Amino acid sequence: MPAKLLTHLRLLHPSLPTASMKLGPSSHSSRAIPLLYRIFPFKLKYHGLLLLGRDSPPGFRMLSAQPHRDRYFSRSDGRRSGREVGAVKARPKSLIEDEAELSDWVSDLRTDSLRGKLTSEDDDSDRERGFRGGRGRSGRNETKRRRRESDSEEFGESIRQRTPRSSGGKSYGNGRDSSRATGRFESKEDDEEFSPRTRRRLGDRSVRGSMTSPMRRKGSGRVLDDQRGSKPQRRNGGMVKAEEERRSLTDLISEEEEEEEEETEVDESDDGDDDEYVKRGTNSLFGAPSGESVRVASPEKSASNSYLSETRFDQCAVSPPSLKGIRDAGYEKMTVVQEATLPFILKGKDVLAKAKTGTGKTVAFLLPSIEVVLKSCAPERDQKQPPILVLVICPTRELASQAASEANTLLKYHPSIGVQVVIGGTRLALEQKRMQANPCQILVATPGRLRDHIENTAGFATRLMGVKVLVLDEADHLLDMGFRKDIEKIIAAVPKQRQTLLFSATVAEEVRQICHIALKRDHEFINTVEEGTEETHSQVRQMHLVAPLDKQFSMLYTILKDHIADDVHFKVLVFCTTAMVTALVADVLEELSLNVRQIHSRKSQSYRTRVSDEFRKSKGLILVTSDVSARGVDYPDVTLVIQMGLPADREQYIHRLGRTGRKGKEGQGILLLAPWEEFFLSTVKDLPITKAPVPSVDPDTKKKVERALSHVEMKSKEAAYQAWLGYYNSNKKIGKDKYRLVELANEFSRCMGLDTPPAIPKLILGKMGLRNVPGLRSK
Ligand SMILES: Nc1ncnc2c1ncn2[C@@H]1O[C@H](COP(=O)(O)OP(=O)(O)OP(=O)(O)O)[C@@H](O)[C@H]1O
Repeated sequence: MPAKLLTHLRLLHPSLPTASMKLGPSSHSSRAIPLLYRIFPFKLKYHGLLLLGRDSPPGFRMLSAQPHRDRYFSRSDGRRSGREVGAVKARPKSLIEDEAELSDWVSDLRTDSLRGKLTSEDDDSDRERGFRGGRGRSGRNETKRRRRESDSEEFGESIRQRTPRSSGGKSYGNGRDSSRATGRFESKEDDEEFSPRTRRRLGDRSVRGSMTSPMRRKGSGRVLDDQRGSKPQRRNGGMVKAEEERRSLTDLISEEEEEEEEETEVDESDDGDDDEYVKRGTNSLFGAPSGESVRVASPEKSASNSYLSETRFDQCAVSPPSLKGIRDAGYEKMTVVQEATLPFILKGKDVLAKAKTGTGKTVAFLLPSIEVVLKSCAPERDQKQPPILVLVICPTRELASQAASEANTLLKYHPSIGVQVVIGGTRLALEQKRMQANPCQILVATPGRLRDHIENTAGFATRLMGVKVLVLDEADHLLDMGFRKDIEKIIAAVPKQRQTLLFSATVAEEVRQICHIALKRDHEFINTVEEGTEETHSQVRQMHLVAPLDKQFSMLYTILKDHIADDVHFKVLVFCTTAMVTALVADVLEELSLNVRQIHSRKSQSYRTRVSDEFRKSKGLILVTSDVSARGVDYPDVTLVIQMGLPADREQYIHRLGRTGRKGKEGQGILLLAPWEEFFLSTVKDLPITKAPVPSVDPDTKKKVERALSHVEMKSKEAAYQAWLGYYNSNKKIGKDKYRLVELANEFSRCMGLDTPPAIPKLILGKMGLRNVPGLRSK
C-alpha cells in the first residue's frame, strides 16, 4: 500500500498500523469432509457435492449442492461451457455502492482522503446519510438527525460519443428468437489502477487488519467480542469536523421537505398466546440433525437444475405448526439452500450461506429461527419487557417488510409468536407502541432504525439482550462500509452467546475476510453456487448494449415497446443510477404513455409500499427504480430487468438481475451503458453477458421521445443533472478527470433537451470538489 494512502487512511481511522499490513493467503479447511460425513453419514456418496474452497479461510466450508449446471432451465446455447469461475473468486470492484457512503465521501472531500464508493442511492433509507438537498431536520440526537437527513443527494454526469457496435436483429422480446452474438468485451479502459471501492476496501482491510485480521486471528470472533460494549470508536478531529460540515450543509440546503411518516402496511401477528402449543412443539423435534432427518440434494436431482431439492419439509426436524405453515404457504420440497443450511442451523451453528437470487434464502433462515423461538421458554405473562429472541437485519425497508411478511406466513400456526418490523419512514413512537403491545419474539429491522430504537426506546436494549439468533440478510451489503458502523453497534447490543446467520447471493472475498465480526470462528460457509459456475441463473439471458447517451432514451423506449409487443404478461424493472435519475426516466416513459410506476428513496414510505405491492401483484407494468429494489425484493414473474448506466458494482449488477429468473423461471437482463462506461464489463466478464442487437430507432420514435422529454418538468431535469453529476463524480474512473466529467454531464443535460446545463448551488459544487470547473454553472 502506498505510504500516502496509508497516511490518508490513518486520518480516517486512528487505529491503523504504521506499516501497511499484508493479509496472507487463506488456508484451506481440511475438516470439511469428515464433518459432513458425520452429519450426512449416507450422503457422501455424493462427495462431488462437497467442494472444499481452495481459497477458503480456516473454518470455512463450501458445500455445493448443485454440482452440475442446471439443465432443466438452461438454454442449449453453450454459452457457459468451459467457463471457469471461482464461486467466491475475488474480483475488482468499481464503484461506490451505497448512499451511506456517499455522505462519508462528501465528508472526506475536505481531507482529500480516499473516497468511498458512490452509492447509487439509498438502501436502508432510514439511514439516509447521503448528501441530498433537503429533508434535513433536527432530531433528538446526532444519530437520529443524521439518519433523518435523507437519502443520498443525487449527483450526476455524461458522455463521449462512440459508435455503438452494430449487430444483427433487434428483438427484445422473450429472446427466444433474438440473435445472440457472443461479443467479446473490448474493455479498453480496463483498470490499471485501483477503483475507489478497491482503494476503500484496501484501506478498510488495513483497518480490519489492525484489529481483526483473519490471518493473524486466534479467535477472530473474540476480537469483536472484546469490542462489544466498548464506546464507539473515537474519530479524529478531521472526521468530526467533516461530518459537522456535512450536517450543517444538509441543514442549509434543506428543502423543508418533511418525509411523510406513515405506518407501514406490514401484517402484524396476532397477540394470542398458546404456551401449551409452544411446549408441545419443543418436545421431541429438536435433536441434532441426522442423516435420517435431513438430506442433501442428490447429484442426479441437482443435475436437473431445479432450485428445489428432493427433500420435503416434512422429512425435517421442524415442529408440526411450522410444517403446517409451510404447507399452507404452498411449499413442499425444500430449496437447495434450505436443505443445505437447515441441519447446521438447527444444530446451533453459525452459518454464512451463499445461494443464487430467488432461491428461498428467507425461509432458509426464518424457519430454523422460529424453531429456536419455540425451544426457548415462553416469557412470563407479566414480564414487562419480554426478550426479543430473533433479530433479522435487512438493508432496505421493502426487504424488511417482505421478510416480516414471510415470517408471518410461516407463523400461521404459532399464535404465541409475534413478528414486528421496524423500518425508517415510519413513526418511531408507533413502532414503540406496537412492540410493547404485541408479541415480538422476532424483530425484523433496517439498521438505522434499529439503532434509533437502541438509543431512544426505553427498555429496548434490555429486550435485545434476549437475542438468540441474529440474522444479516444481504450480509455482504450489511457488512460493507455503508452499514458497518450500524452493524457493529447492533452486534455490540446483542449477547455474545448467540447464533449468527449471514445470507446473500453474493459473498465477495472481502466479505469472507470480515465476516468474523459477526460470526463465530467455527462457522459454516455453505455455498450452493457450484465452483466454476456463474452466480447468475442460466435461464436468464443477459445482454449488454453500449450506446451514446443521446440515443439511450429512444433505445430504452424501443426495447420496452418490443418487449411489450412480444410478451403480453410483461413485467419490467428499469434500474437507474440515482433516485432523481429514476424519477426523470419514469417521467419520460410516462409521457410516452407506457404503464409506468417509480420507486426510490425520495418517495414517502407509504408510497413505496403501495407501489411495491402493486408491482408485486401486477402484470403489464414497468417499474422504474433506484437500488431500493436491487436486493432481495421478491417480485414474481419479472420478465425483463434493464439496468441503465453504471451499476454500483458487480454485486449490484447480479442482485438487480436477480429480480428476474426467480424460482427457476426464465427472464432477461439488459445492461445499457454509454461507451465510457464500457469498462464495467470487465468486472462481469465471467458472466454470460452477450452483446445485444442494437435496436433500430425510427425517426418517429426519436421525435416522440424528444417531445416526451420536452414535457418533463424542468425541476426534474435539474435534479437529475445534479444527481447524475454527483454519481459519476464519485466514480474513480470517470470522476478523476473533472473536465471530462463536466463534459459528460453537460452531454447528459443536452440529452434531456436542455440547451444550458442547470446551475448547481455553490455549496454543493464545493462539496463535490467541482467549484470553478469550466462548463459548470453555479448559483
Ligand atoms: N421451499 C420452497 N418452495 C417453493 N417456493 C419457495 C420455497 N421457499 C421459498 N420459496 C419462494 O421463493 C421465492 C424466493 O424466495 P426468497 O425471496 O427468499 O429468495 P432469496 O434467495 O432470498 O432471493 P434474493 O437473493 O433475491 O434475496 C419467494 O417467493 C418464496 O416464497
